[in-house]
Amino acid sequence: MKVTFKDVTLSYDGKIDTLKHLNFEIPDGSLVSLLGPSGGGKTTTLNLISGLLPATSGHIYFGDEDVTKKDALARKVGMVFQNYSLYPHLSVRDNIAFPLKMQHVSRKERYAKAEELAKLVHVDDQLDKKPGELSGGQQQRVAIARALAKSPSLLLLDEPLSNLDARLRIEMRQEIRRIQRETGVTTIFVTHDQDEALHISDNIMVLSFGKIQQFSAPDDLYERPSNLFVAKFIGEPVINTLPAETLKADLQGHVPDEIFAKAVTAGLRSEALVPFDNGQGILTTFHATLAYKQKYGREATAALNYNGQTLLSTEMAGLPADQKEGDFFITKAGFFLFDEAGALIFGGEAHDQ
Ligand SMILES: Nc1ncnc2c1ncn2[C@@H]1O[C@H](COP(=O)(O)OP(=O)(O)OP(=O)(O)O)[C@@H](O)[C@H]1O
Repeated sequence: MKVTFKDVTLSYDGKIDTLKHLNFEIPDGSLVSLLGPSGGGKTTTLNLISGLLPATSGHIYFGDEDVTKKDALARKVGMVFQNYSLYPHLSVRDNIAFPLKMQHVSRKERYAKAEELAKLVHVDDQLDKKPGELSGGQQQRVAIARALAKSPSLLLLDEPLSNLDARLRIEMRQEIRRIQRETGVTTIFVTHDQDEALHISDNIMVLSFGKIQQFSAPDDLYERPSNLFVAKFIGEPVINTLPAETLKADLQGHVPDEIFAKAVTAGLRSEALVPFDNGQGILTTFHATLAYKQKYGREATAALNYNGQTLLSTEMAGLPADQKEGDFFITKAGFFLFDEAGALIFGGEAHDQ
């Protein structure tokens, strides 16, 4: 089911807008993550989609139907929460079948559906157990199966993996992707973990300060951040930022003057600072001294002092150990300029190899 928001605003208290004029379209059959810092508006957006919260203004559509005034039950969404919310006294079979029991579906039919869903989420050998006898990952599988029991229009997952340990999180995020592909149900997933969002999603909506900072494919967020917030939020290590003015001499002739005149902040990914022309498309060269270099296995991080700024590079492994300064290169990919408002004004285009 396609989901469309048209100019949706939400205010909890009638004074401050927590979500401000959201406009977006989630394509039918896709998996979209809502990603952003705490308090950015992820859960609020999810609750507007489910109908648990009414929009203050604007319109919400499921397909072509305006569901703005419809409650959660009428929207027929399946929800999965961080704490699973399974019924402890019911078996796995009865937990999965529970929503169908509420709809007075016959026992035979609902158990058949429960078994089919248990197979889909790989808990078909646990059907007679109680939730307390299952691991966290298995409980989350049961919660997903239960949410799918009513053949929902959408599957909404609110931080479903945050109670799991690191290994299980990776396993379960792959599982969610698999289950989503197999069922084709449009799925919306809230997380504050960028790694999770980047691995699982067709598209990612970055929400901060109640606004959509960017809504695009995972690679685009990293390679073409639409503003300084997204450039700093996505990527590890955090992108180097420095006043654009610091780079003026080295950018002259490489960035159009009229663009540079508006540039306030430069962003340089750590892999965009390289010791040699690596054939990846060089933007310019710069002279810097080496503050330190640390090696971890095959990787190395170096800090370069450049015009009073410190720049982190992850590409200096091949540099001779005794080299203390030199002329280095900035690649076109991973170099950005932002204006006073933080909007991207240079970089991020598809670069020639
Ligand atoms: N029931 C509520 N009443 C009033 N304000 C609320 C309510 N729920 C959330 N807020 C506020 O709305 C803003 C957005 O909250 P929301 O929970 O949507 O953010 P989030 O991105 O999901 O954060 P987190 O990652 O911490 O869950 C926050 O400033 C929060 O304090």
